[in-house]
Amino acid sequence: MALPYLNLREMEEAAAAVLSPAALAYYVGGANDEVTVRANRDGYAALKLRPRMLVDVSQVDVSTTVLGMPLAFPVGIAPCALHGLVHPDAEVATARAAAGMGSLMTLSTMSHRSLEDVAHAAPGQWWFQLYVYRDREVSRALIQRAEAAGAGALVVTVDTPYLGRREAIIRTPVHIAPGTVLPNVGPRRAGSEHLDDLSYFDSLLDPGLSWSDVAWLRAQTELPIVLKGLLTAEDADLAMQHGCHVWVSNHGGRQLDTAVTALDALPEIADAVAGRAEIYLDGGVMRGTDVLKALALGANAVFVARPALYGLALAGETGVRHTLALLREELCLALALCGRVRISDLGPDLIFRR
Ligand SMILES: Cc1cc2nc3c(=O)[nH]c(=O)nc-3n(C[C@H](O)[C@H](O)[C@H](O)COP(=O)(O)O)c2cc1C
Ligand SMILES: CCCCC(=O)C(=O)O
Repeated sequence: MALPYLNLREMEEAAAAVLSPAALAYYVGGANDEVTVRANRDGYAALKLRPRMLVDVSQVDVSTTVLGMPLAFPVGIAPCALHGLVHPDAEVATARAAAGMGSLMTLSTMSHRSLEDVAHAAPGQWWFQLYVYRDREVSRALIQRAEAAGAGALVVTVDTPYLGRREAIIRTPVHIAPGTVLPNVGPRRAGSEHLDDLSYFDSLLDPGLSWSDVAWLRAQTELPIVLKGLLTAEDADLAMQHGCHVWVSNHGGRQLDTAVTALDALPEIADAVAGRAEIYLDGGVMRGTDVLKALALGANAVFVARPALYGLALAGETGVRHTLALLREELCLALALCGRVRISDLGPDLIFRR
């Protein structure tokens, strides 16, 4: 099925028309005044490219690797809770789309489908995102399941000691249907039989999480660990000291409003990391040129969250494929128009500085 959307913005508009008000509030919304939600996108437009001419670009190659895993192009899907709010195949459809395109999905802890189902749908092409629970035994069991099922990495989200204040979902809360089982969420505590809304998840998260827990996590698994939500060179340094890779993100503006954007934080982090670990980035990526800019400034790959959910809402697996295909095609064209042939040609000289 060919979908009519020419770009991710058109997909976003179309999805807004089909999502329930609560799902829309949950997906689109950010924290407080949503300054950071807007800044994430605006930051890309503000960077200007320095294209080179008269380079033979009759063949471009956008393939790469992340943690040794081959990717057809340097774009993956960031972890998002609750894909089942918009499509019955939920994370299985998203994972299939990503794997089918030579990309990868990061499965959220807060998923409708089990990590084993996703492993079956996308063997070798998925990572597992971990929210560390107050109950470390539940977290330890999840890590063991993820490792046994063949996750390529453990992505530990570290910017969410508490959920940010998302006013759109305070006004229009997400209600999770009674009887819904979320297979990675662990046993319910007494008095929490109903997964009514997100406050239940919030209560599972451990605000006491600290670097000593990262050392504990590092000892629990052989999997590569990626810390998601870092925004400073200082924390990137600590991540490396703990044997971890770095995912630069402000959580799509959903946590700390007015936090620095991942794109702005990237240069200091790339300097601190200096090639000793891999660096990923998310937040506001909507165009192939956005991908190009993040890679030029030092990211090994970028991830998209909302655009994948819009694809899922519009057309299930086909819709997620459409999201990824648009980004891949735009990236190939942008690379060629910049006079670059492959991903390894990208560096800071691509970005104009006044
Ligand atoms: C609906 C929704 C659910 C999310 N759920 C998770 C999650 O479960 N775990 C996580 O680490 N990040 C989660 N995120 C954050 C994304 O992984 C990502 O950091 C952020 O959305 C930025 O990407 P985007 O601008 O492409 O949406 C979620 C984001 C959205 C929009
Ligand atoms: C407690 C669920 C959190 C999911 C999440 O990370 C988000 O909505 O941004």
